[in-house]
Amino acid sequence: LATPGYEIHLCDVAEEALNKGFAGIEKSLSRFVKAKHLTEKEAEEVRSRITGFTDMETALREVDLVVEAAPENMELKKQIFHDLDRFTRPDAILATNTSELSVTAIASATTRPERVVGMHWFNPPPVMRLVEIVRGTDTSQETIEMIMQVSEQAGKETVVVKDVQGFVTSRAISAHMLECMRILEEGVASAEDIDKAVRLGLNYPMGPFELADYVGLDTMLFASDGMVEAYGDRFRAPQTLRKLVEAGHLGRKTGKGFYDYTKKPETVSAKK
Ligand SMILES: CCCCCCC[C@H](O)CC(=O)SCCNC(=O)CCNC(=O)[C@H](O)C(C)(C)COP(=O)([O-])OP(=O)([O-])OC[C@H]1O[C@@H](n2cnc3c(N)ncnc32)[C@H](O)[C@@H]1OP(=O)([O-])[O-]
Ligand SMILES: NC(=O)c1ccc[n+]([C@@H]2O[C@H](COP(=O)([O-])OP(=O)(O)OC[C@H]3O[C@@H](n4cnc5c(N)ncnc54)[C@H](O)[C@@H]3O)[C@@H](O)[C@H]2O)c1
Repeated sequence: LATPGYEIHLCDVAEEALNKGFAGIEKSLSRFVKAKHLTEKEAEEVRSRITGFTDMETALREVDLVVEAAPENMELKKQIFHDLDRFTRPDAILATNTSELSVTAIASATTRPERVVGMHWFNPPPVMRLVEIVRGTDTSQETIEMIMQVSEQAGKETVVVKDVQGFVTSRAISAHMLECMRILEEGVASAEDIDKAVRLGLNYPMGPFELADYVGLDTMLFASDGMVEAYGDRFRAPQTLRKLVEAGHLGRKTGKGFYDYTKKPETVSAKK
């Protein structure tokens, strides 16, 4: 959102987490410069529009739009939205990047449910073309249109969907990824070969295990647990996923998940 010209307040709980966020932004900007999508001067202007904060109250003063992207946990999101409601101007729009939780339930923690909306981005957000906009029970049409406009300014296409658990995209991708984990557990093929089969045979840009490590296994597990509540066993997380999370192997962000990223890059994925 800094690229099309918005002034961004990036807020996280601690300096270390904030620095990780800035490092991610830096990596993306340098890829855009290398690919000549941005000049070095434009990248510098983007950087200058992003200010980091660890104090939420200060960060939120005078903002028009908040996009919350904290871990996928309803109690945490409700607590954050309660604070967003207290610290922002009454006319500010409060969006959540939740992958599958009820936007309506998150909105219930505020006094302005008509200004609460799902703004679901995809990883990597600077590249992926969609923003899935989720209309909660009380979300106003004005709020939906504001999010459509902002998304389009960021070069994204949009779809507006109903507030059901998992919306469109998380239901669809979970069904695929969880089934591939069951295929692995049945010993039908290795993770490398399932990834290769899905990439080359089905033409997905990433295989399910590469993608799971990229998304983050904790986020996947939170999402699948949430969807079990709504849809039952078809979204139940296979033990393989649960054990990796219990062991703290969360994918790329911790260096290990279905693959080991501490090894030489060519042994990390089946990508050829
Ligand atoms: C069980 C419950 C599960 C629920 C899960 C929840 C999920 C969640 O809510 C939603 C999701 O995100 S779902 C997940 C949704 N996500 C997916 O499904 C992702 C699937 N994967 C993909 O679409 C592709 O593999 C990528 C686009 C990641 C890389 O593309 P590739 O062709 O394999 O490799 P390439 O050639 O290296 O890169 C191509 C171009 O992209 C550029 N670039 C890359 N990263 C960048 C960054 N961070 N910044 C800037 N730029 C970046 C790169 O520079 C290059 O630009 P150029 O101008 O052409 O030189
Ligand atoms: N990972 C993905 O590919 C992806 C894609 C789309 C949507 N999402 C959604 O985005 C959200 C974040 O997912 P993630 O995978 O990036 O999680 P993550 O755990 O990797 O990152 C969460 C961030 O939130 C910060 N945080 C924790 N508590 C906070 C608080 N109280 N206030 C502010 N920040 C806080 C953490 O320090 C961390 O930087 C989830 O709702 C997830 O479902 C994730």
